[in-house]
Amino acid sequence: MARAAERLKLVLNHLDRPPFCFQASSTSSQHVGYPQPHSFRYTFDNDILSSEQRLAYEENGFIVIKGLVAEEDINRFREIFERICRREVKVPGLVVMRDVSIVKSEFIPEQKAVSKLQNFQEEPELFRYCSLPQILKYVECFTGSNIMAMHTMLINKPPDTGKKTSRHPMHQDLHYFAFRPSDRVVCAWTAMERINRQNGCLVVLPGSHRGTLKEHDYPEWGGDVNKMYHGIRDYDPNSPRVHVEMEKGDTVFFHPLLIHGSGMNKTQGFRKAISCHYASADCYYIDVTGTSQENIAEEVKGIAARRLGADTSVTFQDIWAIRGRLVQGNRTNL
Ligand SMILES: CCCC(=O)SCCNC(=O)CCNC(=O)[C@H](O)C(C)(C)COP(=O)(O)OP(=O)(O)OC[C@H]1O[C@@H](n2cnc3c(N)ncnc32)[C@H](O)[C@@H]1OP(=O)(O)O
Ligand SMILES: Nc1ncnc2c1ncn2[C@@H]1O[C@H](COP(=O)(O)OP(=O)(O)OP(=O)(O)O)[C@@H](O)[C@H]1O
Ligand SMILES: O=C(O)CCC(=O)C(=O)O
Ligand SMILES: [Fe+2]
Ligand SMILES: [Mg+2]
Repeated sequence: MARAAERLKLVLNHLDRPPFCFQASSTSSQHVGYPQPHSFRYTFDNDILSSEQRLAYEENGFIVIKGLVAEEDINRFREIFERICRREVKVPGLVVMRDVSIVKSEFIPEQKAVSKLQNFQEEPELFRYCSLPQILKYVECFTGSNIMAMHTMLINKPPDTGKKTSRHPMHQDLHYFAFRPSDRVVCAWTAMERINRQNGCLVVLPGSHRGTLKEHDYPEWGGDVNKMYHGIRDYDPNSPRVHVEMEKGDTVFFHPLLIHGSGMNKTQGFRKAISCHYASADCYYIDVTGTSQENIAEEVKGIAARRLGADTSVTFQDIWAIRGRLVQGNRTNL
């Protein structure tokens, strides 16, 4: 392992900092000119990622593929989202979340009240996103060929009401997950419109995926914070960060230890993105008792108990096993 890391370092030293963004059309034919290391930690070679792209992910923990999802598909996701907001469609298991700043107000029309849909695995049109072949081709580079869709979201970041509650604190998604190993987990997050600093793009700390899972809790922002929006405890606001601005259809793939968040939405529009967290079906569940994840596990179990009735025998692992759906290969373990 140490020798593999040495070799990778040698290779990286030959390169300038790998770029973050790539065209959807770029293929492994662009290998030319880069030394081939003997082993990579975070990626597999399935002839989709070029060496340059693999090195970029190994070093930064994320990679943006431009133009990966067609406009027509995004428009279809948007239509079904609006129908769900109008309550024309009922979806089993779906969580419809409202921004904390408006949760107590009564007269807000539905589509302007929804800040996030979570767990849309039972809605065929939205779940189509998770099975798009061009997304799975990339996902396979990180997970291998048996692929589970574990967690689905459509984020509709509302215009900030002035209380800065539209921000998402800096966090690592692994904090929420009861499965490992983390290197076989990846998030695909697709911009459903142009997303920039004004409407609250993703903000990432490149290379932070090479660290460990940090302690998370509610940020002390001196106001309301959305339910379960935990942030890392020792966040240093001076860490070098990158604002990931994206066009409609661009897709970022990122590691679950990558520290990321998103800024305030200073526009009047609802900033939309759709995402899925994938894991290798060969991953295994872990018991988070006694770890830094115990706080989120307790919150999640509390909400599940309220929904399902007080069946306290449901574990954090069970909740993940119920949500997960096979999208490629065999359901070997998860
Ligand atoms: C990689 C993964 C990363 C992440 O997943 S990060 C973010 C994860 N966030 C979540 O998973 C949030 C999931 N949201 C939910 O489960 C629900 O929206 C939530 C918060 C339970 C509300 O469910 P509803 O069905 O709307 O229930 P309700 O209207 O009866 O409200 C129940 C109590 O919750 C409160 N609430 C609702 N939305 C909130 C919000 N955004 N922030 C803070 N508190 C909120 C609401 O005021 C109510 O409180 P109370 O019981 O009246 O004291
Ligand atoms: N003190 C803090 N603790 C944790 N996370 C923070 C803190 N301050 C900002 N963040 C997070 O940093 C990221 C960027 O937020 P911020 O509101 O600064 O947006 P921005 O995109 O830099 O916009 P602006 O141009 O207004 O600075 C978000 O994820 C935000 O939640
Ligand atoms: O603002 C966003 O879209 C990012 C949300 C996010 O990182 C999360 O829900 O885990
Ligand atoms: Fe996240
Ligand atoms: Mg800022």
